[in-house]
Amino acid sequence: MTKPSIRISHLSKTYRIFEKPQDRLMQFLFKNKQYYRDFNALQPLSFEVFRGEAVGIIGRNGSGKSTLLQMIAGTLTPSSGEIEVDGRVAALLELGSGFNPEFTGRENVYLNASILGIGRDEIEQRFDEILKFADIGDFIDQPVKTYSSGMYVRLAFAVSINVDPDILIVDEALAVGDGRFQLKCFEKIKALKEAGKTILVVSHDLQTVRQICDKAILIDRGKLLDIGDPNDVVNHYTKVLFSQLSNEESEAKVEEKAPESAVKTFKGADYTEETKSKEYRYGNHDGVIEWISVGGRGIDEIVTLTTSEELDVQFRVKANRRITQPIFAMTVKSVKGVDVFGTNSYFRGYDFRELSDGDTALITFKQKMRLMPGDYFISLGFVELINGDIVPLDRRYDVIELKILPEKNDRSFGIANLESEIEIEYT
Ligand SMILES: Nc1ncnc2c1ncn2[C@@H]1O[C@H](COP(=O)(O)OP(=O)(O)OP(=O)(O)O)[C@@H](O)[C@H]1O
Repeated sequence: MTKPSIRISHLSKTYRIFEKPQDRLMQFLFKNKQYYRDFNALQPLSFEVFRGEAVGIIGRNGSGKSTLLQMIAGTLTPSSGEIEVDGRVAALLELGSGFNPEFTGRENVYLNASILGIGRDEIEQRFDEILKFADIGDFIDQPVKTYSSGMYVRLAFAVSINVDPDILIVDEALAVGDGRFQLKCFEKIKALKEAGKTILVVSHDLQTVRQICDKAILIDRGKLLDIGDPNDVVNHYTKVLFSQLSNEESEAKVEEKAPESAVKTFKGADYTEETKSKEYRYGNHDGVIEWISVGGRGIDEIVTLTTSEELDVQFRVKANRRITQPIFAMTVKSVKGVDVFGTNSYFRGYDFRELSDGDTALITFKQKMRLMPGDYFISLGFVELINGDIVPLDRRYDVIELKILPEKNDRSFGIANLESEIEIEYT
Protein backbone atom coordinates (compact mmCIF):
# COMPACT_ATOMS: atom_id res chain seq x y z
CA MET A 1 0.00 0.00 0.00
CA THR A 2 1.39 3.41 -0.90
CA LYS A 3 1.96 5.94 1.84
CA PRO A 4 -0.78 8.57 1.99
CA SER A 5 0.32 12.08 1.20
CA ILE A 6 -2.14 13.44 3.76
CA ARG A 7 -3.24 11.50 6.82
CA ILE A 8 -5.80 13.09 9.11
CA SER A 9 -6.50 11.39 12.44
CA HIS A 10 -9.21 12.52 14.86
CA LEU A 11 -8.73 16.12 13.82
CA SER A 12 -11.02 18.65 15.45
CA LYS A 13 -11.33 22.36 15.96
CA THR A 14 -13.08 24.27 18.72
CA TYR A 15 -13.18 28.03 18.46
CA ARG A 16 -13.54 30.30 21.44
CA ILE A 17 -16.41 32.68 20.97
CA PHE A 18 -16.22 35.95 22.85
CA GLU A 19 -19.53 37.79 22.87
CA LYS A 20 -17.89 41.21 23.30
CA PRO A 21 -14.40 42.34 22.21
CA GLN A 22 -13.57 43.37 25.77
CA ASP A 23 -14.19 39.77 26.92
CA ARG A 24 -11.05 38.80 25.08
CA LEU A 25 -9.05 41.26 27.13
CA MET A 26 -10.76 40.14 30.34
CA GLN A 27 -9.82 36.56 29.52
CA PHE A 28 -6.24 37.62 29.05
CA LEU A 29 -6.21 39.41 32.39
CA PHE A 30 -8.21 36.93 34.45
CA LYS A 31 -7.11 33.50 33.39
CA ASN A 32 -8.99 31.57 36.05
CA LYS A 33 -12.41 32.78 34.83
CA GLN A 34 -14.09 31.89 31.54
CA TYR A 35 -15.28 34.76 29.35
CA TYR A 36 -15.95 32.72 26.25
CA ARG A 37 -18.03 29.82 25.06
CA ASP A 38 -16.73 26.95 22.97
CA PHE A 39 -17.91 26.37 19.43
CA ASN A 40 -17.16 23.01 17.84
CA ALA A 41 -16.49 23.98 14.23
CA LEU A 42 -15.11 20.57 13.35
CA GLN A 43 -15.77 17.35 15.21
CA PRO A 44 -13.06 14.68 15.22
CA LEU A 45 -12.62 13.34 11.71
CA SER A 46 -10.17 11.03 10.04
CA PHE A 47 -9.34 10.31 6.41
CA GLU A 48 -6.44 9.75 4.07
CA VAL A 49 -5.54 11.19 0.70
CA PHE A 50 -3.13 9.41 -1.58
CA ARG A 51 -0.59 10.71 -4.08
CA GLY A 52 -2.14 11.70 -7.38
CA GLU A 53 -5.61 12.01 -5.91
CA ALA A 54 -7.77 15.10 -6.32
CA VAL A 55 -10.22 15.44 -3.48
CA GLY A 56 -13.13 17.87 -3.38
CA ILE A 57 -14.55 19.09 -0.09
CA ILE A 58 -18.17 20.17 -0.21
CA GLY A 59 -20.77 21.27 2.29
CA ARG A 60 -22.99 24.16 3.22
CA ASN A 61 -21.70 27.54 4.36
CA GLY A 62 -20.16 27.39 7.77
CA SER A 63 -19.87 23.61 7.80
CA GLY A 64 -16.15 23.69 8.52
CA LYS A 65 -14.51 23.26 5.11
CA SER A 66 -12.16 26.23 5.35
CA THR A 67 -11.31 25.34 8.93
CA LEU A 68 -10.23 21.90 7.75
CA LEU A 69 -8.14 23.24 4.86
CA GLN A 70 -6.46 25.84 7.01
CA MET A 71 -5.40 23.19 9.51
CA ILE A 72 -3.99 21.00 6.74
CA ALA A 73 -2.20 24.01 5.26
CA GLY A 74 -0.73 24.71 8.69
CA THR A 75 -2.22 28.17 9.12
CA LEU A 76 -4.58 27.14 11.92
CA THR A 77 -3.81 25.06 15.01
CA PRO A 78 -6.04 22.03 15.60
CA SER A 79 -7.76 21.56 18.95
CA SER A 80 -7.06 17.84 18.81
CA GLY A 81 -5.86 15.17 16.46
CA GLU A 82 -3.01 14.79 14.04
CA ILE A 83 -2.15 15.79 10.52
CA GLU A 84 0.64 14.09 8.64
CA VAL A 85 1.59 15.71 5.39
CA ASP A 86 4.17 14.21 3.06
CA GLY A 87 5.70 16.86 0.80
CA ARG A 88 5.64 20.54 -0.05
CA VAL A 89 2.25 22.18 0.40
CA ALA A 90 1.12 25.18 -1.63
CA ALA A 91 -2.12 26.61 -0.36
CA LEU A 92 -4.43 29.07 -2.00
CA LEU A 93 -6.72 29.95 0.84
CA GLU A 94 -9.12 32.83 1.33
CA LEU A 95 -8.76 35.79 -0.94
CA GLY A 96 -6.62 38.34 0.86
CA SER A 97 -4.43 35.89 2.71
CA GLY A 98 -0.93 35.29 1.52
CA PHE A 99 -0.19 38.59 -0.23
CA ASN A 100 0.84 41.87 1.33
CA PRO A 101 -1.42 44.52 -0.22
CA GLU A 102 1.23 47.26 -0.12
CA PHE A 103 3.79 45.25 -2.08
CA THR A 104 3.79 44.91 -5.84
CA GLY A 105 2.78 41.67 -7.53
CA ARG A 106 6.45 40.96 -8.28
CA GLU A 107 7.49 41.49 -4.64
CA ASN A 108 4.66 39.31 -3.45
CA VAL A 109 5.69 36.49 -5.75
CA TYR A 110 9.14 36.46 -4.16
CA LEU A 111 7.69 36.81 -0.67
CA ASN A 112 5.18 34.04 -1.22
CA ALA A 113 7.77 31.73 -2.68
CA SER A 114 10.13 32.30 0.22
CA ILE A 115 7.33 31.42 2.65
CA LEU A 116 6.99 28.17 0.73
CA GLY A 117 10.70 27.61 1.23
CA ILE A 118 11.76 28.37 -2.33
CA GLY A 119 15.00 30.20 -2.91
CA ARG A 120 15.41 33.37 -4.97
CA ASP A 121 17.28 31.57 -7.77
CA GLU A 122 14.57 28.98 -8.16
CA ILE A 123 11.82 31.57 -8.28
CA GLU A 124 13.77 33.67 -10.78
CA GLN A 125 13.83 30.68 -13.08
CA ARG A 126 10.09 30.24 -12.72
CA PHE A 127 9.15 33.90 -12.80
CA ASP A 128 8.37 34.11 -16.52
CA GLU A 129 6.19 31.05 -16.26
CA ILE A 130 4.29 32.58 -13.34
CA LEU A 131 3.83 35.87 -15.16
CA LYS A 132 2.64 34.10 -18.29
CA PHE A 133 0.13 32.04 -16.35
CA ALA A 134 -1.20 35.01 -14.36
CA ASP A 135 -1.52 37.07 -17.53
CA ILE A 136 -1.86 40.37 -15.68
CA GLY A 137 0.62 42.31 -17.84
CA ASP A 138 2.19 45.47 -16.37
CA PHE A 139 0.11 45.17 -13.23
CA ILE A 140 2.85 42.89 -11.91
CA ASP A 141 4.71 46.03 -10.86
CA GLN A 142 1.72 47.68 -9.17
CA PRO A 143 0.81 47.17 -5.49
CA VAL A 144 -1.63 44.26 -5.22
CA LYS A 145 -4.10 46.48 -3.37
CA THR A 146 -4.88 47.98 -6.79
CA TYR A 147 -5.77 44.54 -8.23
CA SER A 148 -9.25 43.32 -8.99
CA SER A 149 -10.19 40.08 -7.19
CA GLY A 150 -9.76 38.25 -10.51
CA MET A 151 -6.21 39.54 -10.98
CA TYR A 152 -5.36 38.72 -7.40
CA VAL A 153 -6.46 35.12 -7.76
CA ARG A 154 -4.70 34.76 -11.11
CA LEU A 155 -1.40 35.74 -9.56
CA ALA A 156 -1.92 33.74 -6.37
CA PHE A 157 -2.87 30.66 -8.37
CA ALA A 158 0.04 31.14 -10.75
CA VAL A 159 2.47 31.16 -7.81
CA SER A 160 0.89 28.16 -6.08
CA ILE A 161 1.04 25.88 -9.08
CA ASN A 162 4.42 26.97 -10.35
CA VAL A 163 6.35 26.33 -7.15
CA ASP A 164 6.24 22.62 -7.82
CA PRO A 165 4.07 21.65 -4.85
CA ASP A 166 3.52 18.03 -3.88
CA ILE A 167 0.17 19.00 -2.42
CA LEU A 168 -1.96 21.83 -3.75
CA ILE A 169 -4.74 23.17 -1.54
CA VAL A 170 -7.30 25.46 -3.15
CA ASP A 171 -10.16 27.09 -1.29
CA GLU A 172 -12.90 28.26 -3.62
CA ALA A 173 -10.48 30.38 -5.61
CA LEU A 174 -11.35 29.10 -9.04
CA ALA A 175 -14.79 30.65 -8.89
CA VAL A 176 -13.27 34.12 -9.18
CA GLY A 177 -11.53 33.77 -12.53
CA ASP A 178 -13.24 34.06 -15.89
CA GLY A 179 -14.04 31.04 -18.02
CA ARG A 180 -10.76 31.05 -19.94
CA PHE A 181 -8.71 31.30 -16.78
CA GLN A 182 -10.73 28.54 -15.14
CA LEU A 183 -10.07 26.30 -18.09
CA LYS A 184 -6.35 27.04 -17.83
CA CYS A 185 -6.49 26.14 -14.13
CA PHE A 186 -8.31 22.89 -14.85
CA GLU A 187 -5.70 21.96 -17.42
CA LYS A 188 -2.95 22.72 -14.94
CA ILE A 189 -4.65 20.79 -12.15
CA LYS A 190 -5.06 17.87 -14.51
CA ALA A 191 -1.36 18.02 -15.38
CA LEU A 192 -0.42 18.18 -11.70
CA LYS A 193 -2.60 15.17 -10.99
CA GLU A 194 -0.99 13.26 -13.80
CA ALA A 195 2.39 14.18 -12.40
CA GLY A 196 1.37 12.43 -9.17
CA LYS A 197 0.59 15.55 -7.14
CA THR A 198 -2.17 15.63 -4.55
CA ILE A 199 -4.95 18.19 -4.80
CA LEU A 200 -7.42 19.26 -2.16
CA VAL A 201 -10.09 21.68 -3.24
CA VAL A 202 -13.06 23.30 -1.53
CA SER A 203 -15.74 24.30 -3.95
CA HIS A 204 -19.38 25.27 -4.09
CA ASP A 205 -19.31 24.50 -7.77
CA LEU A 206 -20.45 20.90 -7.78
CA GLN A 207 -19.69 20.55 -11.47
CA THR A 208 -16.04 21.37 -10.76
CA VAL A 209 -15.90 18.74 -8.06
CA ARG A 210 -17.36 16.13 -10.36
CA GLN A 211 -15.08 17.18 -13.18
CA ILE A 212 -11.69 17.27 -11.49
CA CYS A 213 -11.96 15.14 -8.39
CA ASP A 214 -11.41 11.44 -7.85
CA LYS A 215 -12.98 11.55 -4.43
CA ALA A 216 -15.26 13.92 -2.55
CA ILE A 217 -15.79 14.64 1.12
CA LEU A 218 -19.07 15.99 2.45
CA ILE A 219 -18.95 17.98 5.66
CA ASP A 220 -22.10 19.10 7.41
CA ARG A 221 -22.24 21.07 10.63
CA GLY A 222 -18.66 20.16 11.40
CA LYS A 223 -19.16 16.44 10.83
CA LEU A 224 -17.77 14.25 8.10
CA LEU A 225 -20.96 12.96 6.52
CA ASP A 226 -19.72 11.13 3.47
CA ILE A 227 -16.57 10.29 1.57
CA GLY A 228 -16.26 8.50 -1.74
CA ASP A 229 -17.11 8.73 -5.42
CA PRO A 230 -17.73 12.43 -6.33
CA ASN A 231 -20.99 11.78 -8.12
CA ASP A 232 -22.44 9.89 -5.15
CA VAL A 233 -21.21 12.40 -2.62
CA VAL A 234 -22.54 15.34 -4.67
CA ASN A 235 -25.90 13.59 -4.90
CA HIS A 236 -25.81 13.07 -1.15
CA TYR A 237 -25.07 16.78 -0.68
CA THR A 238 -27.96 17.69 -2.96
CA LYS A 239 -30.20 15.66 -0.68
CA VAL A 240 -28.79 17.39 2.41
CA LEU A 241 -29.57 20.77 0.86
CA PHE A 242 -32.98 19.58 -0.15
CA SER A 243 -33.96 18.22 3.23
CA GLN A 244 -32.70 21.37 4.90
CA LEU A 245 -34.90 23.49 2.68
CA SER A 246 -37.94 21.37 3.15
CA ASN A 247 -37.45 21.47 6.93
CA GLU A 248 -37.11 25.20 6.95
CA GLU A 249 -40.18 27.03 5.77
CA SER A 250 -38.46 30.36 5.72
CA GLU A 251 -36.82 31.33 2.47
CA ALA A 252 -34.62 33.76 4.34
CA LYS A 253 -32.68 30.82 5.70
CA VAL A 254 -31.49 29.81 2.25
CA GLU A 255 -27.78 30.34 2.42
CA GLU A 256 -26.37 32.81 -0.03
CA LYS A 257 -23.53 30.77 -1.39
CA ALA A 258 -25.37 27.49 -1.81
CA PRO A 259 -25.58 26.51 -5.49
CA GLU A 260 -28.28 28.53 -7.19
CA SER A 261 -29.87 25.76 -9.13
CA ALA A 262 -30.02 23.45 -6.14
CA VAL A 263 -31.69 26.04 -3.95
CA LYS A 264 -34.23 27.09 -6.51
CA THR A 265 -35.41 23.72 -7.46
CA PHE A 266 -35.76 22.28 -4.02
CA LYS A 267 -38.27 24.84 -2.82
CA GLY A 268 -41.54 23.37 -1.69
CA ALA A 269 -40.51 19.78 -2.03
CA ASP A 270 -40.98 17.48 0.93
CA TYR A 271 -40.01 13.94 0.33
CA THR A 272 -36.86 12.17 -0.55
CA GLU A 273 -36.40 8.58 -1.27
CA GLU A 274 -33.50 6.37 -2.12
CA THR A 275 -34.22 3.73 -4.70
CA LYS A 276 -31.68 1.75 -6.72
CA SER A 277 -28.10 2.13 -5.55
CA LYS A 278 -27.32 4.87 -8.09
CA GLU A 279 -30.68 6.58 -8.29
CA TYR A 280 -31.52 9.58 -6.14
CA ARG A 281 -35.17 10.46 -6.04
CA TYR A 282 -36.95 13.38 -4.49
CA GLY A 283 -39.93 15.69 -4.90
CA ASN A 284 -43.15 16.65 -3.14
CA HIS A 285 -45.06 13.62 -4.47
CA ASP A 286 -47.88 15.75 -5.89
CA GLY A 287 -47.04 14.02 -9.12
CA VAL A 288 -44.92 10.95 -9.86
CA ILE A 289 -42.90 9.43 -12.66
CA GLU A 290 -44.44 6.00 -12.45
CA TRP A 291 -43.03 4.22 -15.46
CA ILE A 292 -39.90 4.58 -17.59
CA SER A 293 -38.78 2.92 -20.79
CA VAL A 294 -35.55 3.44 -22.68
CA GLY A 295 -35.41 2.22 -26.25
CA GLY A 296 -38.24 -0.16 -25.36
CA ARG A 297 -36.43 -1.57 -22.34
CA GLY A 298 -36.86 -1.09 -18.59
CA ILE A 299 -34.47 0.66 -16.23
CA ASP A 300 -33.04 -2.40 -14.57
CA GLU A 301 -30.63 -3.11 -17.36
CA ILE A 302 -27.88 -0.94 -18.76
CA VAL A 303 -28.92 0.45 -22.14
CA THR A 304 -26.26 -0.08 -24.77
CA LEU A 305 -26.09 1.65 -28.13
CA THR A 306 -23.57 3.02 -30.59
CA THR A 307 -22.71 6.66 -30.97
CA SER A 308 -24.92 7.51 -33.96
CA GLU A 309 -28.00 5.53 -32.87
CA GLU A 310 -31.22 7.25 -31.87
CA LEU A 311 -33.08 6.48 -28.68
CA ASP A 312 -36.58 7.03 -27.34
CA VAL A 313 -36.64 7.91 -23.66
CA GLN A 314 -40.21 7.52 -22.48
CA PHE A 315 -41.85 8.06 -19.14
CA ARG A 316 -45.34 8.21 -17.78
CA VAL A 317 -46.33 10.69 -15.13
CA LYS A 318 -49.36 10.77 -12.89
CA ALA A 319 -50.77 13.84 -11.19
CA ASN A 320 -51.86 13.42 -7.57
CA ARG A 321 -53.60 16.80 -7.61
CA ARG A 322 -54.35 19.49 -10.21
CA ILE A 323 -51.10 20.62 -11.80
CA THR A 324 -51.53 23.75 -13.87
CA GLN A 325 -48.07 24.25 -15.37
CA PRO A 326 -46.29 20.88 -15.61
CA ILE A 327 -42.79 20.62 -17.08
CA PHE A 328 -41.05 17.42 -18.18
CA ALA A 329 -37.27 17.29 -18.11
CA MET A 330 -34.33 15.13 -19.08
CA THR A 331 -30.59 15.48 -18.39
CA VAL A 332 -27.71 13.36 -19.61
CA LYS A 333 -24.60 13.25 -17.45
CA SER A 334 -21.23 11.69 -17.99
CA VAL A 335 -19.98 9.10 -15.54
CA LYS A 336 -18.06 11.88 -13.77
CA GLY A 337 -21.32 13.73 -13.28
CA VAL A 338 -20.70 16.45 -15.86
CA ASP A 339 -23.91 17.66 -17.50
CA VAL A 340 -23.62 16.71 -21.15
CA PHE A 341 -27.06 17.89 -22.14
CA GLY A 342 -30.26 18.88 -20.45
CA THR A 343 -33.56 20.24 -21.59
CA ASN A 344 -37.23 20.30 -20.73
CA SER A 345 -40.60 20.85 -22.35
CA TYR A 346 -40.64 24.48 -21.17
CA PHE A 347 -37.22 25.32 -22.59
CA ARG A 348 -38.22 23.66 -25.86
CA GLY A 349 -41.25 25.96 -26.13
CA TYR A 350 -44.09 23.50 -25.45
CA ASP A 351 -47.26 25.09 -24.06
CA PHE A 352 -48.39 24.11 -20.59
CA ARG A 353 -51.30 21.76 -20.43
CA GLU A 354 -53.06 21.35 -17.13
CA LEU A 355 -53.29 17.93 -15.52
CA SER A 356 -56.22 17.12 -13.20
CA ASP A 357 -55.92 14.89 -10.15
CA GLY A 358 -55.41 11.33 -11.39
CA ASP A 359 -54.47 12.31 -14.97
CA THR A 360 -51.52 10.63 -16.62
CA ALA A 361 -49.33 11.71 -19.53
CA LEU A 362 -46.81 9.82 -21.61
CA ILE A 363 -43.71 11.80 -22.50
CA THR A 364 -41.21 10.76 -25.16
CA PHE A 365 -37.85 12.41 -25.69
CA LYS A 366 -36.76 11.35 -29.16
CA GLN A 367 -33.05 11.53 -28.71
CA LYS A 368 -30.10 11.56 -31.01
CA MET A 369 -27.33 10.37 -28.72
CA ARG A 370 -24.35 11.87 -30.46
CA LEU A 371 -21.98 11.14 -27.64
CA MET A 372 -18.57 9.59 -27.67
CA PRO A 373 -18.17 6.06 -26.32
CA GLY A 374 -18.45 5.84 -22.56
CA ASP A 375 -20.85 5.50 -19.67
CA TYR A 376 -23.62 8.04 -19.08
CA PHE A 377 -26.59 8.54 -16.77
CA ILE A 378 -29.98 9.94 -17.66
CA SER A 379 -32.06 11.82 -15.09
CA LEU A 380 -35.75 12.55 -15.52
CA GLY A 381 -37.87 15.22 -13.95
CA PHE A 382 -41.54 16.01 -13.45
CA VAL A 383 -41.74 19.53 -12.06
CA GLU A 384 -44.22 22.37 -11.82
CA LEU A 385 -43.80 26.06 -12.46
CA ILE A 386 -45.36 28.01 -9.58
CA ASN A 387 -44.95 31.81 -9.47
CA GLY A 388 -41.76 31.60 -11.52
CA ASP A 389 -40.22 28.91 -9.28
CA ILE A 390 -39.57 25.37 -10.35
CA VAL A 391 -41.04 22.98 -7.77
CA PRO A 392 -39.99 19.34 -8.08
CA LEU A 393 -42.84 16.86 -8.00
CA ASP A 394 -40.69 13.85 -8.80
CA ARG A 395 -37.03 14.01 -9.79
CA ARG A 396 -35.27 10.78 -10.59
CA TYR A 397 -31.54 11.46 -10.79
CA ASP A 398 -29.30 9.00 -12.62
CA VAL A 399 -32.20 6.60 -13.08
CA ILE A 400 -31.03 5.25 -16.43
CA GLU A 401 -27.56 3.92 -17.09
CA LEU A 402 -26.36 4.13 -20.64
CA LYS A 403 -23.33 2.72 -22.36
CA ILE A 404 -22.29 4.16 -25.69
CA LEU A 405 -20.09 1.96 -27.81
CA PRO A 406 -17.87 3.14 -30.65
CA GLU A 407 -18.83 2.79 -34.28
CA LYS A 408 -16.75 0.18 -35.97
CA ASN A 409 -13.33 1.50 -37.01
CA ASP A 410 -14.05 5.04 -35.76
CA ARG A 411 -11.22 6.36 -33.62
CA SER A 412 -12.50 9.91 -33.11
CA PHE A 413 -12.14 11.36 -29.62
CA GLY A 414 -13.65 13.98 -27.33
CA ILE A 415 -17.04 14.12 -25.64
CA ALA A 416 -19.48 14.66 -28.49
CA ASN A 417 -19.72 12.97 -31.82
CA LEU A 418 -20.06 15.87 -34.24
CA GLU A 419 -20.29 13.43 -37.14
CA SER A 420 -17.74 15.08 -39.35
CA GLU A 421 -17.95 14.46 -43.04
CA ILE A 422 -14.59 15.12 -44.51
CA GLU A 423 -14.15 16.21 -48.10
CA ILE A 424 -10.68 16.18 -49.49
CA GLU A 425 -9.93 17.60 -52.90
CA TYR A 426 -6.51 16.75 -54.19
CA THR A 427 -5.40 19.46 -56.59
N1 LIG B 1 -11.88 32.38 13.99
C1 LIG B 1 -13.11 31.92 14.25
N2 LIG B 1 -13.68 32.11 15.45
C2 LIG B 1 -14.89 31.63 15.73
N3 LIG B 1 -15.65 30.91 14.86
C3 LIG B 1 -15.14 30.69 13.65
C4 LIG B 1 -13.84 31.18 13.27
N4 LIG B 1 -13.62 30.80 11.99
C5 LIG B 1 -14.71 30.11 11.60
N5 LIG B 1 -15.63 30.05 12.59
C6 LIG B 1 -16.93 29.35 12.54
O1 LIG B 1 -16.69 27.97 12.31
C7 LIG B 1 -17.66 27.45 11.41
C8 LIG B 1 -16.98 26.82 10.23
O2 LIG B 1 -16.40 27.85 9.45
P1 LIG B 1 -15.67 27.56 8.06
O3 LIG B 1 -15.20 28.89 7.54
O4 LIG B 1 -14.64 26.51 8.27
O5 LIG B 1 -16.85 26.99 7.19
P2 LIG B 1 -16.92 26.75 5.62
O6 LIG B 1 -17.56 25.43 5.45
O7 LIG B 1 -15.58 26.96 5.01
O8 LIG B 1 -17.91 27.89 5.19
P3 LIG B 1 -18.01 28.71 3.78
O9 LIG B 1 -18.54 27.75 2.79
O10 LIG B 1 -19.00 29.79 4.13
O11 LIG B 1 -16.66 29.24 3.47
C9 LIG B 1 -18.58 28.61 11.08
O12 LIG B 1 -19.73 28.53 11.88
C10 LIG B 1 -17.77 29.85 11.39
O13 LIG B 1 -18.62 30.90 11.79
